[in-house]
Amino acid sequence: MLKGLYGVTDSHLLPDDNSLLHAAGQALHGGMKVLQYRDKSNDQQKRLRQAGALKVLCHQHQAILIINDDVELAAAVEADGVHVGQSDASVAEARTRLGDYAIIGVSCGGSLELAQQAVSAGANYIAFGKFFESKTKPDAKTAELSVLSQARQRFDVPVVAIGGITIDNAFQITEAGADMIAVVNNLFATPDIQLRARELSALYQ
Ligand SMILES: Cc1ncc(COP(=O)(O)OP(=O)(O)O)c(N)n1
Ligand SMILES: Cc1nc(C(=O)O)sc1CCOP(=O)(O)O
Repeated sequence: MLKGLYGVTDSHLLPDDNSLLHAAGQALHGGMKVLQYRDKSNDQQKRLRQAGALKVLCHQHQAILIINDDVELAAAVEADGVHVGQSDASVAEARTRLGDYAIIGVSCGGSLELAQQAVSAGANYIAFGKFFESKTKPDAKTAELSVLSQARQRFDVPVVAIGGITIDNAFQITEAGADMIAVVNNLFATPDIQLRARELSALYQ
């Protein structure tokens, strides 16, 4: 089962190509296993260029690139997969477009029922959150830590945790059974991204 650090980029934090690629490179050197390209802008040219460059970089490090929300962008850059929320494309739609080998992750909030639906539809991982106050997405609903251990026992796909995870609270998440910790701010807004990636990855060694 895939385990470790799952970095999520944020277009406000890493607005240009240089900052994005530098930050991603540092996190990959620090041991990040999965990178999600999360860009909320409408600049399609920029999104295509950045996602394509990230794919090359991730594959140089034997890491996985996931595209947030946008199945067509994932197809265009031949990313490893896509992450969809409850109001995005369905797992079935993403699977039809991206094929059998694509990695499809689904946001389940704090709900085991949504997780069951996602797994039954063929999701390759399920994500729960938020667990702590999040600077990136302050309005996300809070999930109970216990959902992680319950999901770990019930499902055979990796359980990903997201939302306010930092180097100081991440052990609560790993102890609860999450296979991957998904982090934006505490990874990409730190002065030494490579060191932070190494510290967060060490929780799985
Ligand atoms: C790993 C992971 N988990 C949850 C989310 C949230 O996805 P979504 O519900 O689609 O919300 P936005 O990211 O689009 O704001 C995620 N991106 N990654
Ligand atoms: C993108 C996202 N989704 C969440 C959810 O709960 O579904 S929380 C979140 C933001 C995570 O960023 P940070 O690590 O800075 O808190």
